[in-house]
Amino acid sequence: MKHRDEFCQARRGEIQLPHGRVQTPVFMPVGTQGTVKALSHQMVEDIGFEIILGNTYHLYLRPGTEVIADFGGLHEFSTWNRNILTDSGGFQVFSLSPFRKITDEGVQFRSHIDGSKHMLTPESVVEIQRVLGSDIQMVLDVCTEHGIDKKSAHKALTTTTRWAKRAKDAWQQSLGDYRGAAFGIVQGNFFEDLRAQSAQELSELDFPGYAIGGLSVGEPPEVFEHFLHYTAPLLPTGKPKYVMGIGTPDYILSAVEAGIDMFDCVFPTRVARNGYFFSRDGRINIKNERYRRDTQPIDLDSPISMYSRAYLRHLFKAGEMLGPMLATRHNLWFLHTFMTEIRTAIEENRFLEYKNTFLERYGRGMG
Ligand SMILES: CCCSCc1cc(N)cc2c(=O)[nH]c(N)nc12
Repeated sequence: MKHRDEFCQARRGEIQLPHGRVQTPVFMPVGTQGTVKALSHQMVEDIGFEIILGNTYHLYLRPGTEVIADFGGLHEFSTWNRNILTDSGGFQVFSLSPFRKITDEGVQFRSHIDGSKHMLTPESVVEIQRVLGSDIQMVLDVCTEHGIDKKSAHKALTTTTRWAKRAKDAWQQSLGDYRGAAFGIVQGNFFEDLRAQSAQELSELDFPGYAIGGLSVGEPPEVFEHFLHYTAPLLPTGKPKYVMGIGTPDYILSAVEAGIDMFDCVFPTRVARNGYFFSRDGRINIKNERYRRDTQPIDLDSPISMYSRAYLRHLFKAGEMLGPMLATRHNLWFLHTFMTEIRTAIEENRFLEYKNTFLERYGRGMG
């Protein structure tokens, strides 16, 4: 179902995956090491999430693919029985590994844990994600930073396309008992012609779904907005569209308007561990003195509404583990509720009204 306004591409959808259906647009919490930090999987399921993220790089290094294989995959190992999307590992190599080298074959790197040498290739990453049992696996790509030169961006794009072809073949050969989807990742940095080239080359490979990579890598908000809205319509319309690494209400609303179906980000859970609570009036830094004797909850509808802001502030000031646990539960509830409201607004053809009303209050807030 698509929103009527001529420029608005917001759409409702449903993705059928091996571990059940996923309603879209959807925000996907990140569970890097087989857990959404500070919450049990049961708590994440109780909030209502149908899919979470895992991370090939981290799980490959620790506990190791063979350990997870012993259990039959990440679902059985972690007891999460809904869908899992796993990132391919390339992005994490560039953001975590103290040494890495890109070759035609793949990416060589040293573990950030013990310095041991490793190599990820398009084929090995497909195999690792098959063993994990990923319901959606991301192919190995080369994500580049904001500000690099066009020649470097083009080299990364062409490597990404070559690797995507190899990954598609390996993924098709992996199918059997394993029924997970593989998504291509569009790169091209912040050059329109390179974005168009990457989208065209990957579209020809006919993946089940597509991600826009290389955004939310430190670029200014207006640059993010431009390249999100430039790239989104270049992706195949009839397949899921995923923007990697966004998880704030303003960015999500903009991406939904551009026709994006899926989002992920560590931001909501990471800031929760530092005492930042999402609210309809903006983000609340609970450590602020103004909440020291505040008897009100963060939000009357929140699953943590039985706790006052004063008590939550105390937990963070005292370094109590319960603080991050409650803040994470609240922020994920907030985002899940937010996405449910977005889906309903699209169904009722009032998404733009919802977006403007939400941002007017959220941006005006104290948070
Ligand atoms: C578990 C984390 C998933 S999203 C990580 C991520 C985040 C951002 N911002 C960009 C990219 C990208 O371009 N490629 C890949 N594989 N991943 C990216």
